[in-house]
Amino acid sequence: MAGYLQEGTSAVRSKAVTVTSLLSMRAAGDKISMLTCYDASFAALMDRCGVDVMLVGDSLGMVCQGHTSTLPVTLDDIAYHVACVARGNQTAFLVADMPFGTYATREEAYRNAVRLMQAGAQMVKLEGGEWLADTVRFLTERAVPVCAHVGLTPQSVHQFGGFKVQGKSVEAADRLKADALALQAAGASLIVLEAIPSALGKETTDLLAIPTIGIGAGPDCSGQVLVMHDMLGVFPGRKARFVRNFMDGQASIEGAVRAYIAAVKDKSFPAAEHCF
Ligand SMILES: Nc1nc(=O)c2c([nH]1)NC[C@@H]1CN(c3ccc(C(=O)N[C@@H](CCC(=O)O)C(=O)O)cc3)CN21
Ligand SMILES: CC(C)C(=O)C(=O)O
Ligand SMILES: [Mg+2]
Repeated sequence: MAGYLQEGTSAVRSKAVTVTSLLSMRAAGDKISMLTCYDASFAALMDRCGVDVMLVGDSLGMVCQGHTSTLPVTLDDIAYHVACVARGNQTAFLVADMPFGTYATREEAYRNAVRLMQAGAQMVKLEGGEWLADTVRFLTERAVPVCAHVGLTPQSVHQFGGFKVQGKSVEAADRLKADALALQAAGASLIVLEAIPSALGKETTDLLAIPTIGIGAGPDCSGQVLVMHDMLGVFPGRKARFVRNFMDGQASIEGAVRAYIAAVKDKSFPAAEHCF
């Protein structure tokens, strides 16, 4: 797994993060730190800082490619960035987003997930609720670990009418909890909760046995994720409420990444101002 970028660096971890160690972290109450990552140099940096999970997110369509949504991102795009990140990473757990339109059927999902796993991903992430359960089972039965993603699922932006907070009504909250349970039962081993009320983030986390990773889902999730460009303050677009610029008070990118990890671990991030 080690690549040429590791020369002269010292890792904070001797053992690689796995799906098993993430489950142990949840059980122990140790918060999981996750960041998006899109290239080898940032992967090497995040790895030596001790980020637990790196996500090659389809947010790359917005932060790298300049699109206004994640919909134009292709499987080739994600596979390319996964290969780049995998070369720079040594010990973090590597998750890849399945792009819009690449998991409409379970067979198509499996074929496309295989490409991302062969590019170096250790898990794939899919957006959706109970309707995806058959697909999640099909993938996990075939040794493709799955991260589910519910709440504000950005690939549904045109169905939602914008990037809007989800799960606000009692019915929507009940629906989201039922979705999360169905996805866990189908074999998902991680789940991202995006832009939902903090109380729903806590209730969903308490209902599940698998770790929950929040982004605008309150402080009670098992871990937190942010888009790298947001936490470094370099994304020029509108800032979501859940974003904190960790470059504030730091002299280097490495300092900002270490500050983010520390704030997730000591539970000072997210604060009330980042929550819904
Ligand atoms: N740079 C970046 N950061 C992200 O977190 C991100 C991306 N890009 N691209 C893909 C999606 C899009 N995301 C977004 C984008 C905007 C909001 C946002 O502005 N939300 C409003 C909520 C509006 C409401 O009240 O319903 C907010 O105030 O935070 C949320 C998530 C999350 N993902
Ligand atoms: C924000 C995270 C969860 C994501 O899906 C992405 O970066 O694409
Ligand atoms: Mg995504």
